Amino acid sequence: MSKRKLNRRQKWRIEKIQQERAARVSKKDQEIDQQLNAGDLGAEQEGLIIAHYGRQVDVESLAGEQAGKIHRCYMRANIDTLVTGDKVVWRPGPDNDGVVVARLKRNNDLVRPDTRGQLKPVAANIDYIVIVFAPEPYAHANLIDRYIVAAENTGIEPVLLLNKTDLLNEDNTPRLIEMAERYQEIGYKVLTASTKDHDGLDLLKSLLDDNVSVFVGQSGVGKSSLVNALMPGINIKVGELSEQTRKGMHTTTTAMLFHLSDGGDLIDSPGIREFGLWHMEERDVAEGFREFDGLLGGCKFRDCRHRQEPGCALRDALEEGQISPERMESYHRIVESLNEL
Ligand SMILES: Nc1nc2c(ncn2[C@@H]2O[C@H](COP(=O)(O)OP(=O)(O)OP(=O)(O)O)[C@@H](O)[C@H]2O)c(=O)[nH]1
Ligand SMILES: [Zn+2]
Repeated sequence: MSKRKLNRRQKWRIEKIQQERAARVSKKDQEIDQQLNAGDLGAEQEGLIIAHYGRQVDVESLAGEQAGKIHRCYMRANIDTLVTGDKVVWRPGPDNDGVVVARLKRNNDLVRPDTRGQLKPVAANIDYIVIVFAPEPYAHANLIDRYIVAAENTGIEPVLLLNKTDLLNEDNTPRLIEMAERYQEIGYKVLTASTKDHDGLDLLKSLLDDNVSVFVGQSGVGKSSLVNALMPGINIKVGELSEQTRKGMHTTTTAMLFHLSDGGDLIDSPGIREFGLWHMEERDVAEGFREFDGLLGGCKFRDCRHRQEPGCALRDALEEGQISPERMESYHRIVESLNEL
């Protein structure tokens, strides 16, 4: 058969398709290529997002000669939002720059509402949400339960950390020990620490080692002090983050991933520290109480509020001692607070 000859119409169609393709290479990608001198880009490799700045991200090389080096990278236009903790495929550029070409699958993410109330991820691939509480400021069990519920809803394991153990005394100890034991009975790990007299830091370090964690908890429980103790030299100013947050200046400050001196990573930002204190749905609250597992749906009435209703599976469990009165009370208080928001 003779060589296929394109008629004018076919030629025109092919040209049109090519033009469309070219147009699809977005303006943004062209800009990136110009900026990076695309010919100089290195081979694709895996990296870790350690910070996010508007249109750019800091990517740390995970393997090869470059392992541990940080490149300020652009993102290809077709990439979904990237957050700190994301694993990506990227190509290094010549000047500690580069371009992210794909995002790898996330194990989980931590979300918070944006200004329009829509939930947006702020960090990804986290192993532990460490809920910090202390003798001072006063540790409200209800607030701790709220953090736990929020953590349970992300699928990330919450761990409780009683900090400032140097402040334990005859008055506050019995209550805090009782609280700690209650959480242990439900199945949560409870650690203790003091940055003042270096209590418990080794156990904490071994938990954090090889994992990615975040610290949450009310202002003043000692999160910055813990970060400083775990990363000598980093010097997050104690009390500084909250002060900036109060002024409303830095609430959107990027989440940063830090490598701890003795292993493991920590992701920290003012936004992450406020984790769990925003609106949630009533059903999410019930599902956030681990000891309710297997009981929800067992009530006589489908719309049971678990108060005075007959045949309530949760109230039966409460009477049999499977659910503690404090946690039941906490559940109701959190549900009531939802209507106040
Ligand atoms: N006694 C005692 N005080 C501590 C300890 N750790 C921190 N503090 C003090 O508690 C106060 C609050 O500590 P921060 O580390 O700023 O608390 P934070 O949780 O980071 O607070 P935000 O930045 O507001 O979230 C400071 O005055 C610290 O010196 C501790 O182990 N023992
Ligand atoms: Zn019920």
